[in-house]
Amino acid sequence: MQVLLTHNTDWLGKYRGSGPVVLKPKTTQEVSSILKYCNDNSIAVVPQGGNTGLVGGGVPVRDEIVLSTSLMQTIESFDPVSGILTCQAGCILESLDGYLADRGFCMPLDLGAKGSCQIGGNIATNAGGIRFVRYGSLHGTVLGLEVVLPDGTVVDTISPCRKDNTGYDIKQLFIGSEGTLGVVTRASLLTSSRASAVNVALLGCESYESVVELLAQARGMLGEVVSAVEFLDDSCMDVIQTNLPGGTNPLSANYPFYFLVETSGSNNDHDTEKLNKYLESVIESGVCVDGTVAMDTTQQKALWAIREEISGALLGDGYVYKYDISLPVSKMYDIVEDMRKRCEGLTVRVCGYGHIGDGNLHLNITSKEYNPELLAKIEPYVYEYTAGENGSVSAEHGLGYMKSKCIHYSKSPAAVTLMHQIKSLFDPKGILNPYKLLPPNSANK
Ligand SMILES: O=C(O)CC[C@@H](O)C(=O)O
Ligand SMILES: [Zn+2]
Repeated sequence: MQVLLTHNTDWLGKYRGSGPVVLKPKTTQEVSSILKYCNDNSIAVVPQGGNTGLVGGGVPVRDEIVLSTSLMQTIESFDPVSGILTCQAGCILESLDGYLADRGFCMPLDLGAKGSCQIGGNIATNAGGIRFVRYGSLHGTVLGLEVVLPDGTVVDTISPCRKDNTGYDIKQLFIGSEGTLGVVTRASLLTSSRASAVNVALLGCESYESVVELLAQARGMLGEVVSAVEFLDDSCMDVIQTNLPGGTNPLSANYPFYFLVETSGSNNDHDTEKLNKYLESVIESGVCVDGTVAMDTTQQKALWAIREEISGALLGDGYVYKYDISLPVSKMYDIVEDMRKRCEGLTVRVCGYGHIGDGNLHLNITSKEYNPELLAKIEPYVYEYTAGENGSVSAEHGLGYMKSKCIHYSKSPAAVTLMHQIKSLFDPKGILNPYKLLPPNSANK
């Protein structure tokens, strides 16, 4: 029973279905047989990877069966000349990166949940993460996919080649489709040479304007060696210090904002010189008021942990309302300040952090327990605000169940209609991951 409960409940403990069965196929053929049977018998199916999603996309809403890819963990091939890796969907992201590290390469994707998320789930949600700023989205680094359609048909676009301009690029439709069009069973990805020189610095600053300036100067002065740029506010540092056992601020004092910059390259002297010049410049101009540079990989991991563990540490406050939005970088923090005023007296904290290099804000609001009055203050306001800035209501986490009715804030009616048509074409009986990504299809009926 515990196994069923685990597969029916999302990582946040916010969404819980009552799927009566969890199936764990090992091969594409088994996935195909399962889907064909379910399609023939109109049984709804939720594809599930590592179940680390944040929008309730990977767990049943009602009694859908769970199709877990967790036993599909074979790394099939790696070409050290082209850097192309081919593997099954259930491979854990961190294991793939470890496999590549032994061969001098790295995954083009890295995120806090790397220890349990699976590459098939990453692809299905088009996960972003901290290396997006360097390697771009999975739409560029996934070279081929093998996908099983709801009727059991296997569509194989796996290729050992980087370039392929033959016809419609079908695989793109499955990247970010959140398991609503087909089940990803295998993938080939373009990996990158692993950097031999990595530097990580955490800087403190007095204002959000300074954070934006630190980003602009990092782009200008560090250029091609920048591999990650992240930010967090004082409330995030506080949650690390308060809720995380042993969580400390490595700087000499607390500041309103923190900026984390990582460089990765192949020549340590070159990168260090660039980083030092950058640090001198931002300290001299007063944009940065304090900072620390990690001296070894242990210290680098400790600096990264501050950023990566915010999400988990926030759970210690009680209930978390999560928003993952794209906004113009210079105005990105306004909504955090706005929400603080709007929700005054109802929250434990309102904090902002995220992938500043990608214009992606994680606005997280916490309260001791779930409070509908607070939720009504946040939604739909936060979505309307984002739409008003032409932003995206889901920058990297997907729409899942949480935002399945919110797509119109970021996509036009014509685009949504087309999406419904694509869904009907691939999944005419609607058995795959129902209630997710798209709102009910009334417009086309
Ligand atoms: O929990 C969140 O809101 C963000 C999680 C993740 O995307 C991150 O960047 O840490
Ligand atoms: Zn993120």
